[in-house]
Amino acid sequence: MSFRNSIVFKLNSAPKQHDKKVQHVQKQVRQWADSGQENPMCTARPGWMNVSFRRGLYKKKMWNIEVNLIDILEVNTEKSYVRVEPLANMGQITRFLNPLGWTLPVLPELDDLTVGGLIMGVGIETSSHKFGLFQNICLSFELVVADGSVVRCSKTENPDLFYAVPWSYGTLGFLVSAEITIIPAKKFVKLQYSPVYTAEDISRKMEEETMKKSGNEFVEGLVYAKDKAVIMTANMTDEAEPEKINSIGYFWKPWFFSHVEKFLKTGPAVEYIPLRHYYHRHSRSIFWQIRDIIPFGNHPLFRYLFGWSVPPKISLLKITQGETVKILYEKYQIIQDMLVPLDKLSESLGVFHDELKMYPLWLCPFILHPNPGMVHTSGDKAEMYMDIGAYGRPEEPGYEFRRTTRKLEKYVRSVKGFQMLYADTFLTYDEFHEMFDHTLYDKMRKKLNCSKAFPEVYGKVNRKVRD
Ligand SMILES: NC(=O)C1=CN([C@@H]2O[C@H](COP(=O)(O)OP(=O)(O)OC[C@H]3O[C@@H](n4cnc5c(N)ncnc54)[C@H](OP(=O)(O)O)[C@@H]3O)[C@@H](O)[C@H]2O)C=CC1
Ligand SMILES: CC(C)=CCC[C@@H](C)[C@H]1CC[C@H]2C3=C(CC[C@]12C)[C@@]1(C)CC[C@H](O)C[C@@H]1CC3
Repeated sequence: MSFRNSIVFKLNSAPKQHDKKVQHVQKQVRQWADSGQENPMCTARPGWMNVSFRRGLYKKKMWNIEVNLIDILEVNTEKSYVRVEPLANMGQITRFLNPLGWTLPVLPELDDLTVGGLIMGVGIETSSHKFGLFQNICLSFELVVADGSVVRCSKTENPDLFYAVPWSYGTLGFLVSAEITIIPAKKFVKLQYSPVYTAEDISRKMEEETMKKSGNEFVEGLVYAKDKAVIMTANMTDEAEPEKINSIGYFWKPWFFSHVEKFLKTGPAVEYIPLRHYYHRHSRSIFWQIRDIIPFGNHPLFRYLFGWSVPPKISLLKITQGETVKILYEKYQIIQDMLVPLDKLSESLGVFHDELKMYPLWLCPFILHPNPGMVHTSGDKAEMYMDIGAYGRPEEPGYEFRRTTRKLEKYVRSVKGFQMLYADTFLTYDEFHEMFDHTLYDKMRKKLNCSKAFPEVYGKVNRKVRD
């Protein structure tokens, strides 16, 4: 099944009864148009139509909707993959695929994250303990390389390039398309919130749920204090108990991390979350960063009146932050994701507590494979790792941006962990090479003559070199 680049719907025209899919998309599009929310997949232009009614003639508003599918090149349900352009973002993909009954096995949670950024950098989500990182669900890439030619790579075709691409941050070529595995989607996730109240229980429960033989489809932890966390496990389902359905994604709903914190007081609970609402649960509050941007944003009055305007576009915040905001962010904030072996979780949480005293922390387990490339296990077996995400204002009095980041980096290296490179890194050239295996990357840089066209990855991501 493949799609044209765009479909134009006239929403007041009678839906074609035979085409359930078109009807479904029509219904969704009508809801988006009526909600007045921005939708990157479609442009809605209001028009007026004369309608004759018993009392006379009146004009009825109708929508001409153009659904833009330009970033999604092909959906192949027989072979279970979707072929996309790198600018397709997660919000577009779920909006498009989920109503068709399909989804990506790993769906990073912020709407604006792009396929290109997640492949060239790294992508992770709460299903990563099962499916691995975003790169692990990719089947092939097409790149424009240094000599201007287009090269396709997969596990069987140019495999060296295929394995060298993730974590290369655009320094081997420009990604122009990717084929990504899709799996069947269900309507809801059944989400179990389990509060825990001791430091030992946080790591014990996280490890237990991650490694469970019966298998949770999604596992996530939000740590609210040294000894308090809510561990969330979830599975997709088509059946839901109606009184337990919670559509957390609506703009008037409380921020997700605040909603979850409530369960520390009320105890364990189960909710059914519509699938797309679950995927993008951290989008509206940008995890918890929105607290520092709009401190009163979770007040019900603000949510009901202005919630629709949140979140501001991250890309807009990035380009509009002036030098002063940047300096203030550096002085008072830390944004880091550190990937550590699962069996070091308890120790790592202790280190994060000593260095930052900052909560919530995000916990997201993932399976790391021994395949070639920049990031892999040290042995020949897959190993379970944990992403510890720290986004916010540390309260540790001794916190100092550079010194503390260096300490965390040192600890992470000591446990054979990795630092996500979208964040500031202060690793020296040697430390960087110790953390990230450059064997295949260097080979591909040489083979593809990259040095004349692209900087080295260290130069591109490292703070000291960039400044
Ligand atoms: N849950 C998760 O996994 C989350 C992940 N992130 C991080 O955010 C990043 C994704 O954000 P996003 O805004 O989408 O990406 P960015 O635009 O920040 O791009 C990330 C990197 O990928 C490179 N890149 C992007 N597209 C291409 C392409 N088509 N060809 C070659 N290189 C490319 C960029 O190069 P250049 O700078 O030259 O454009 C940049 O180095 C990821 O790296 C990820 O680690 C953030 C939040 C959540
Ligand atoms: C889940 C994973 C792996 C990472 C999540 C990281 C995000 C929380 C951050 C990635 C880029 C960050 C930026 C900001 C907030 C936190 C992130 C979205 C800002 C919007 C904060 C306000 C500044 O003025 C601009 C920042 C841009 C980057």
